[in-house]
Amino acid sequence: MAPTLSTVQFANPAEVTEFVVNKGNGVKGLSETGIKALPDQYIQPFEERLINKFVNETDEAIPVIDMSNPDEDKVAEAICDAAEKWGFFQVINHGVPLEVLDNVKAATHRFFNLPVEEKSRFTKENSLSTNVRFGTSFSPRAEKALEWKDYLSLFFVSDAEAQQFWPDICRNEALEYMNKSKTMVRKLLEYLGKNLNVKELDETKESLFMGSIRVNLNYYPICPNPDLTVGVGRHSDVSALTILLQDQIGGLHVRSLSSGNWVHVPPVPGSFVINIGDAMQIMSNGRYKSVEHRVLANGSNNRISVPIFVNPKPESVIGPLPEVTANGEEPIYRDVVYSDYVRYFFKKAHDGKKTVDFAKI
Ligand SMILES: COc1cc(/C=C/C(=O)SCCNC(=O)CCNC(=O)[C@H](O)C(C)(C)COP(=O)(O)OP(=O)(O)OC[C@H]2O[C@@H](n3cnc4c(N)ncnc43)[C@H](O)[C@@H]2OP(=O)(O)O)ccc1O
Ligand SMILES: O=C(O)CCC(=O)C(=O)O
Ligand SMILES: [Fe+2]
Repeated sequence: MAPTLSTVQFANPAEVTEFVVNKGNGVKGLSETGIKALPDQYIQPFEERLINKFVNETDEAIPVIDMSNPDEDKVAEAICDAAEKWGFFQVINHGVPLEVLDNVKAATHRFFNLPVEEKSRFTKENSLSTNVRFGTSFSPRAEKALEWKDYLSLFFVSDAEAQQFWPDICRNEALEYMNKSKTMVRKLLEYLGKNLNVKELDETKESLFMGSIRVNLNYYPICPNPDLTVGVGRHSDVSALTILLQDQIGGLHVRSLSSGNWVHVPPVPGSFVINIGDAMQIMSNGRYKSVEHRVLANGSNNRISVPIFVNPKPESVIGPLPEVTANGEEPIYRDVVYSDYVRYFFKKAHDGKKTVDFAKI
């Protein structure tokens, strides 16, 4: 059981950090103490909180694409068009069984409902594998203001590794979710590749586009002053492609490339939210866009989401694809080792689209 208000008192911000970050209670534990005011270290700078000013003032919406007939040309066209103009879209009738999605959502709730002693077995300090990490916020040691989110991050190496090290309570559901999504992921990458003159998803291209996979389980508990903080700050993903399952609560916002407005991504039952990541932006030489997005904190509901980050292999060298520059197009990115890129992303706080500067020429 989480400690309650009567048993937990915080004399100063350092005690909050100790409780949330170091003791592994997370913001879920903090929320469940019944805390009435947002601790100071979660208060975001004013400009990061101005989201409502630019939300819902337009009719803009990210495309929702029906994949019932995935071999129709118009499906491929809609996907590539959305990847260029929005960097984000939702897919419905994608072929991943709804039961698999329900199971991984239930498993996410089961994991975060574990007692702190159980979840803490998977913190960076305690985890028996570097590929399994339970944490809070994004990069607490680098952040001036913390984010109102806990997560479990599962980097897939092999079935045997997952059997040994992933938490029992969600392992099979997370693996099933990852495996059953692969056909859809391959289809999406085939479309995106063809439009870049990549003829087929052969072994080399598969390794570049989907050579490593990370599944995160995200938990955003009820927040006492949601207007003062964020669930996740402005960032783009460092993946090639992210596929995200969200529950019915809402709160994800995407920056429109055409207007600069923040546009809400409404939950569509049974759908996936798909977004282009930095690695794909780099490999497409900027044709496909990895777009800033953020998550609002919520004052009345707990929320979960389950992204699958589809990435190059850590040791891959990524840069504009030869198929893209063959026609004489100037590369705007240099070649970088993917794990160097990801390490750079993780060592700083969320900062919008700045990570991609690491690879700019
Ligand atoms: C968590 O909230 C997030 C996450 C995101 C993620 C968006 C993505 O697109 S994730 C996809 C990233 N790609 C991959 O994971 C594939 C390639 N992986 C690698 O190359 C390596 O595994 C590595 C990520 C580079 C880590 O390598 P290594 O140097 O061996 O490992 P560490 O020393 O443990 O990590 C370095 C540094 O990064 C921090 N970190 C590592 N993994 C995570 C993680 N899963 N979540 C959060 N932070 C992580 C770690 O804390 C280390 O820093 P220290 O200061 O602790 O030393 C988007 C938005 C979010 O809010
Ligand atoms: O929870 C969400 O809706 C988005 C989370 C996200 O952007 C991420 O984990 O990279
Ligand atoms: Fe993201």
